[in-house]
Formats: sequence, structure tokens, C-alpha cells
Amino acid sequence: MFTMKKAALIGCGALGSFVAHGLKKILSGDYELTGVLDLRAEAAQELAKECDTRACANLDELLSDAEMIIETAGGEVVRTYGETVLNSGCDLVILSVGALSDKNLKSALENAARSAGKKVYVVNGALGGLDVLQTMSMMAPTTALISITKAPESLNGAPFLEGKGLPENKTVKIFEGSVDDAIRGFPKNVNVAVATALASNCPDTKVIITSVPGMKDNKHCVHAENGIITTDISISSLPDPDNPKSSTSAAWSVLNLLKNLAAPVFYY
Ligand SMILES: NC(=O)C1=CN([C@@H]2O[C@H](COP(=O)(O)OP(=O)(O)OC[C@H]3O[C@@H](n4cnc5c(N)ncnc54)[C@H](OP(=O)(O)O)[C@@H]3O)[C@@H](O)[C@H]2O)C=CC1
Ligand SMILES: O=C([O-])CC(=O)C(=O)O
Repeated sequence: MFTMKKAALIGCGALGSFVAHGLKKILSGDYELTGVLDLRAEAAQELAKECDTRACANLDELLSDAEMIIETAGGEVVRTYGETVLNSGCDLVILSVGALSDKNLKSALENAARSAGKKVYVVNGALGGLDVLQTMSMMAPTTALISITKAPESLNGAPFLEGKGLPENKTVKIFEGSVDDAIRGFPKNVNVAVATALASNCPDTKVIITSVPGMKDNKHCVHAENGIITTDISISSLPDPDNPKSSTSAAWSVLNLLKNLAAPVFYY
């Protein structure tokens, strides 16, 4: 039986705020939001006030009253806090799955989760269909390609672009290469690519990133094959009004995971 769970959140930006409000509005029967933490103390204080919870000053304070930590902050938080969260006896929900492209970090988190008897949950995020990719990889070796298309303002600022702005008047393919190079070059844009590679167990997943001026949606298309199943997953979703790099659907996928964990029937 699922009993009321104490959930706390790291990262009070666009998606974290959406998740915190969603927890209060639609999941308050199953989850209590016990605290929020952000690098910017004022962001945490504002969200805490809006959601009637604690603004915590550090991780220890956040962990002091939590059974689950939801990361909506960025890969660095997964790297620096992940093991501590699990060792403290909390489950960890990860949005910045790009961090798991680091194999050492991934196995350290797996080991910590196993020893603590806790789980790391990787959400579908702005994509979807990770279950299909994982099922395919169980059946047979799977190959995958992901094509990511966004407007220039959703991509500008990525380290790969080295400060250069993308053209506002023409479509440009700006990247074609490996998942590891993609997440290094676009850490806030291609978490979906790392999720694809991990779920399909295809480290050679190819990534294509295209900038399309005037594009309204963030679009993610995965093509995967294993000789038995061929799948095409295509998701277009609106950028978050507070952060055009991120799709609000990614925050919804966190809420949906939490809903599934609390429900008697799990739509996996
Ligand atoms: N899996 C998926 O499909 C998707 C994953 N993502 C991931 O989700 C993350 C959050 O997205 P979004 O909400 O749009 O990003 P935002 O930049 O709007 O919010 C991130 C927040 O986390 C804070 N933060 C950063 N580092 C730390 C830290 N060490 N401790 C506490 N707080 C910290 C930031 O503070 P500050 O502003 O000071 O840096 C900021 O307030 C992205 O970075 C990306 O990695 C996003 C979209 C889809
Ligand atoms: O939200 C999106 O469109 C996808 C994204 O930023 C990511 O995968 O990092």
C-alpha cells in the first residue's frame, strides 16, 4: 500500500517550480512537499512561500525531512548530490539524465541505490517511450538515432556554440555525432538523447540537432530498430514560458511518474 510520501525538490527554476506547484495542486493526496533548495536562496524562498513549504539552505536540511528527492536542477546536482541522497535513504528522481552519460557516476548511483535499497527513477522527460526502447533492447541489440529540432533561442548559449548566436533567418544542422559529445556540447538540450541511449542500451546512438528559426515547438524524433521491432517516436511540445530550452512536458512527466508510483495500477 502506498502511504503519503515526503518529497523534496532541488532546482527551483522553470521545471522545478512547475513540479512543486503540480505536487501541491494535483498530488497532495499522495505527496507532501517538505522542502525546496536552489543555488539562488531567493528562488527557493519564493517557491517555498507559494507552495507553503520550507526553503532549505543546504542538502542536509532538505534531507532531514524527505523520503524522495526530485532533481530539477541540472547534471551537476546529480553528480554532486546523487550518492548522498541515496545513502541517506531517499529515492532519487532524475530529470537531468544527461549526467548518467558518465559511466562511473552511473555505476556509483546504481551501487548506492542497491546498498540503500532505494531507487533512481529516470523520467521520460520531454521525450516518451523509454519503456519501448528498453523492451526492444531486452529482445535484441538495438540501434537508435535521435533528431532534436528547436528554435535558435532554445539552443543559444550551449557550450558547443562557443558564444556564437544561431542564425535567425535559416535552418541549420548544427550538430551530428555521438551522445557523449552532444551532452557535453548541449547539456541543457539533449538529456533526451542520453535517455534514448540508456533505455535502448545503444551507446552508439546518433544525435542530430537542428536549429529552425520561428519553430514554435521543441521536437524530438527517435528512430530505433532491433530486427524485430522498428519504432519511430516523435514528440513536439511547447517550450516552457520561463525557459525556452526546456519543454514543460518534461515537468509533467515527473508528475506522471509520481502519480504512477502512488497508484494501484502502473502504466509503464
Ligand atoms: N530529461 C529531459 O527530458 C529534460 C531535462 N531537463 C533538465 O532539467 C533541468 C532543469 O530544467 P529547467 O527547470 O528548465 O532549468 P532552469 O535553469 O530554469 O532551473 C534550474 C534551477 O536549478 C538551479 N540550480 C542549478 N544548480 C544547482 C545546485 N547545485 N543546487 C541547487 N540548485 C541549482 C538553478 O539555479 P541558477 O539559475 O542559479 O543556476 C535554477 O534555478 C535542466 O538543467 C536539464 O538538465 C530539462 C528539460 C528536459
Ligand atoms: O525539454 C526539452 O525539449 C529537452 C531538453 O531540454 C533536454 O533533453 O535536455
